[in-house]
Parts: sequence; structure tokens; C-alpha cells
Amino acid sequence: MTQSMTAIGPVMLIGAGKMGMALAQGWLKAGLAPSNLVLVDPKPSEATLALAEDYGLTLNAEAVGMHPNVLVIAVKPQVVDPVLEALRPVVGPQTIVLSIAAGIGIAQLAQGLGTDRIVRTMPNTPAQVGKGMTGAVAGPGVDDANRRTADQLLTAVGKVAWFESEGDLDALTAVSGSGPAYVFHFVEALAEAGRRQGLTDAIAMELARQTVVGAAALMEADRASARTLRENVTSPNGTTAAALAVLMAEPGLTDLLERAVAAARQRSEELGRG
Ligand SMILES: NC(=O)C1=CN([C@@H]2O[C@H](COP(=O)(O)OP(=O)(O)OC[C@H]3O[C@@H](n4cnc5c(N)ncnc54)[C@H](O)[C@@H]3O)[C@@H](O)[C@H]2O)C=CC1
Ligand SMILES: O=C(O)[C@@H]1CCC=N1
Repeated sequence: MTQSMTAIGPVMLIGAGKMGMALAQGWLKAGLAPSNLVLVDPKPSEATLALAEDYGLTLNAEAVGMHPNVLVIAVKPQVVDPVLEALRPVVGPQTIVLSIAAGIGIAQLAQGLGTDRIVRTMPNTPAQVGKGMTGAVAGPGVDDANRRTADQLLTAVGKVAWFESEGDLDALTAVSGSGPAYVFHFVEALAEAGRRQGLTDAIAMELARQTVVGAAALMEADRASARTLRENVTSPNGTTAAALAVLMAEPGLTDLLERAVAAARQRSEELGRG
């Protein structure tokens, strides 16, 4: 992994916020040379300043005139247009653009930056620890070598699924892009349920948190289906069966998630319309 990351060359990250930082940290852990990573953010957080300090990264260098091999667009969708306009001079003939902005289509990115070499992606925050799930669609100007470079960066921080259609990316955004938040909310809800059974705040949160950490690790170690893993916990007529009868009664968790995911997809499509 280390060798292939060094071959990528200069990467310029525009927007070192929560997701930009997750990627930057993931890439550095995966072996991207700190000298090959430039961060651009007008309002760097404490965490961004600390990362730049720890690794000796270039932060807010005069961007114009630099032609990075990879230009990563990681600002909020609402500010993408002026950012693209300002970045036009930064794009060189070899520059591959990798955007993570939710809902922003390849055509809009290409028009703003004046290049067709665009890869639209949707990662998620577990990328920070190398366990990301990213969806990607390559624009018309992306050749095989560009695609391999994008794939290298994305696989350095987790799994990658390539799609032909940008519509699939809106669906993926709603499932895995936003998905970690659903899981964290599940932990909050399970802890609250524990508190309502009389457990202290600290213990309830510890139990809920470690249950999700443990279940995720088990799912990773054991390739059995989620259904089989669920059934392994569920003794006939036991406690789990009693709880699942509540969660799976219609309308149950599946229906709730269907509505949540549909709302997220709709929002992703709206963000693309500006
Ligand atoms: N947070 C997440 O889980 C995920 C976010 N995304 C996408 O990543 C993008 C960033 O989202 P977050 O990191 O959550 O937001 P954020 O608000 O944490 O980060 C955005 C960063 O952009 C910076 N910024 C604003 N104007 C800028 C400019 N002109 N030049 C450079 N930097 C500028 C801000 O100072 C901020 O640090 C969004 O487009 C979002 O759709 C994609 C996948 C997952
Ligand atoms: O909430 C958002 O819009 C971004 C995209 C996926 C996760 N966070």
C-alpha cells in the first residue's frame, strides 16, 4: 500500500473539514507522503491545524499556479460553485478531480473547473480508520490510469464500489454516506433505552457503544450474512426474540429506515439542483 500511495504524487485537498480530514488522515495512515498533501481551508479547525503541525503539511499555500495530480473537492455543496471558479487556474493538464460534495454532478464540476477529468465520489467518515465505504462514478474524460489513481486513493481508506450512473450515487449517499450517522444514532437510542431501564448514563452508553463495536467487528470477522448473525443471537422464545418482535413488527425498523434513506436520497438530488 505504501509504495502505491507514494506514486500518486501531489494531492491538494480543498476543504479540510470533517470529511476532508477523515480522508487526509486515512491517506497519511495509508502511506501518502506528507510532502505530497496540501490542505486548503480558510477556516482550519483546531484538528486541522494539529494534523498539519504533526505531519508538517502545507496548509493554505498560494494555490494558484500549482497543478496537483489530484485535486480533491471537499467543501459543502452550497459553496461549491464559487470554489470551482476560483480553482480553474489550479487545474493542470494532468490533474484528476476527485469530488466528494454530496449531490454535485459531474457536469456541474466539469463546467466549473473547465476539465472533463472528473471522478465524483461519496465516501463516509469511517475512511478515517481505513474502514470507509465509497461509491464512485468516472466522468467522460477519465482514462484507465486516472481511474486507477482514484481507486488507489479510495481503496487506501476502505472499500470502493464503482457505478455507471450518478443516480446510483444518490442512493449510495443515502445508505453508506450518511449511514454512519444512523448507526451512531442507534447507539444513542440503545443507551437511552438502557437508561430508561434504570442503568446509569455512563454504563448505558458503555454497553450500547461496545455492543455496536463488537457486533461490527464480529460481522467483519465472520462472513456469514447479517441474518445468520442475528439468528445466532436469537434463542427460541428467548429475550432477543421478544425484542425483535417489537423491532420487526410493521411498521418496524425496516420501514423507518426506508423513509430515512428516501429522505436522504431526495436531499442529495436537491443539493445537486442548488
Ligand atoms: N461528513 C460526512 O460524513 C460526509 C461529507 N461528505 C461531503 O463532504 C463535503 C464536506 O462536508 P463536511 O466535511 O461534513 O463539512 P465541514 O463543514 O466539516 O467541512 C467543510 C470545510 O470546507 C471549508 N471551506 C469553506 N469554504 C472553503 C473554500 N472556499 N476553500 C476551501 N475550504 C473551504 C470549511 O472551512 C470547512 O472546514 C460536503 O460536500 C459533504 O457533502 C461526503 C461524504 C460524507
Ligand atoms: O450530510 C451530508 O450531506 C453529508 C453527505 C453524506 C454524509 N454527510
